[in-house]
Amino acid sequence: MSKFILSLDQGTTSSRAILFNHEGEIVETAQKEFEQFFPKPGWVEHDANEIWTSVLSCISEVLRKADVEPDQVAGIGITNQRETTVVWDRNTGKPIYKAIVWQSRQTEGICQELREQGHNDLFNEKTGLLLDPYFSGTKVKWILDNVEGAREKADKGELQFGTIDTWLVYKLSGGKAHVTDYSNASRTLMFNIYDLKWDDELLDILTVPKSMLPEVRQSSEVYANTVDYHFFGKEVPIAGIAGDQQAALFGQACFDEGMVKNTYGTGGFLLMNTGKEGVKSKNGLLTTLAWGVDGKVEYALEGSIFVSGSAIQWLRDGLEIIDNSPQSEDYATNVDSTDGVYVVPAFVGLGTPYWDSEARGAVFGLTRGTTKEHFVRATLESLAYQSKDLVDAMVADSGIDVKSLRVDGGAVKNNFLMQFQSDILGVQVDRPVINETTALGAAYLAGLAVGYWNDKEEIAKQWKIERTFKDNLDDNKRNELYEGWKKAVSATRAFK
Ligand SMILES: Nc1ncnc2c1ncn2[C@@H]1O[C@H](COP(=O)(O)OP(=O)(O)O)[C@@H](O)[C@H]1O
Ligand SMILES: O=P(O)(O)OC[C@H](O)CO
Repeated sequence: MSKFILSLDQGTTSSRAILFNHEGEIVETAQKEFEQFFPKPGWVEHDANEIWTSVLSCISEVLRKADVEPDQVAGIGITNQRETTVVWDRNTGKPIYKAIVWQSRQTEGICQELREQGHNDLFNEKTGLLLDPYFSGTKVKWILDNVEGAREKADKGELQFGTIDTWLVYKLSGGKAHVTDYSNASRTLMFNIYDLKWDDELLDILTVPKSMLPEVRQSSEVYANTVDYHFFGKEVPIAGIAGDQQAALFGQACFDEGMVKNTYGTGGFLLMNTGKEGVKSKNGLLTTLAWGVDGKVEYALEGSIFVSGSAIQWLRDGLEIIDNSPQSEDYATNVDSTDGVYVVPAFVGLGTPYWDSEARGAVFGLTRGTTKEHFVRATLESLAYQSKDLVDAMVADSGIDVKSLRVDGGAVKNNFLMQFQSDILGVQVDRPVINETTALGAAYLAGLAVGYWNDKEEIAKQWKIERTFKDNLDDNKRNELYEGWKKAVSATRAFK
């Protein structure tokens, strides 16, 4: 009887369940979108119960479509949108507020206050992060401060906090397990990435009781079994957890120091494996835990872009100037250039390297001759310019030259974008056969824990290139274009 690994990829805009076989190939997938709530400008929330039901429906759909019995699932890997914060009642298991999404800016006031009190360096030294609303810590504080009765309940030990991985394991295990892994814990602003412990001093500053926090475990081990009714009478081991960007680094087999992957999903994320050492950034990158495997943790340097593929969603759903995402490529290739147009999609501020919460989106260089082709092309190019900002910061911090970029995420299907990325970086872009590297990474982590795969060497052999994009632009043109982008970003930031 063939066995498979089931990977659950809980992303910002949709949940996916993917079955992988022993060759690391996709056997079947199921995907479900869920509602995005924007209660105030800059705020983004999800319904944690809807996330859970979307995951459950993907599980049953993928098993049904693949005609796979639950006892053919050797293990489950979970990967998730990171930082998104859920707080629920320990006794009822019910969330006490919506999930506050990583993109949400509602804790800017709290962050500003903490920065004014001079706490930024302390948080940065211990967590590798910055006092920005992006991370979970101030989101937990916001819920405790703003939801009626929450603070009292938390003080009595009646509330539990979790990122989405924690929430899903809690639900899958019937409320038995309250756990997370190193990669997710390292995104909370509450976890000391060098001591590998929740940090009392930071918790004190954030006024978050330790009793709310999950147990932090490795990224590859059996945490719990599913309760049988979700799997039609079969318990399955939940054996891998990693935040989606770290999972993608694993799925891209970036196991050696200096290896880099870049993801173009809702947001954009460039990660470099820095091995056993956490490299401290001078250029606005984050130091983060890549994973804990075989009793050891490894670190990564990360650049985070808040709006990447979601800028293309905005063209489709907000401006309605394209009917679907692939059409953006047709428009972009209908013109030779943007004719000097730059779009800076700072819809929820700017992340690495600017960390400017207050910036908002802008468009420059419009003329009477500007067409929607120019506009769409400029929006696509902004994904590549933002990635160039990250690569430059990465090279400056690590001293390691990026020779090729392993890419993944929804927008890498766009050949124009991939070619422009290579052109503007002057670096080769490698698109792998399996684009679902996030889900694959979580599958690998789970598979390693249950003996489905033996070791990382076996996994590294499965990574294969589907297409390589080589740069085809002279240095002068490249510099001129990038200078224009930098001017556009400065002007965007000046407009407040
Ligand atoms: N052909 C395309 N060209 C440009 N962007 C695309 C294309 N196809 C999908 N996208 C973008 O990719 C994003 C989805 O990527 P995905 O990795 O599935 O996201 P997430 O995991 O963040 O939910 C969407 O924002 C969408 O606009
Ligand atoms: O849902 P994604 O793929 O855009 O990823 C979100 C990130 O994990 C946020 O840090």
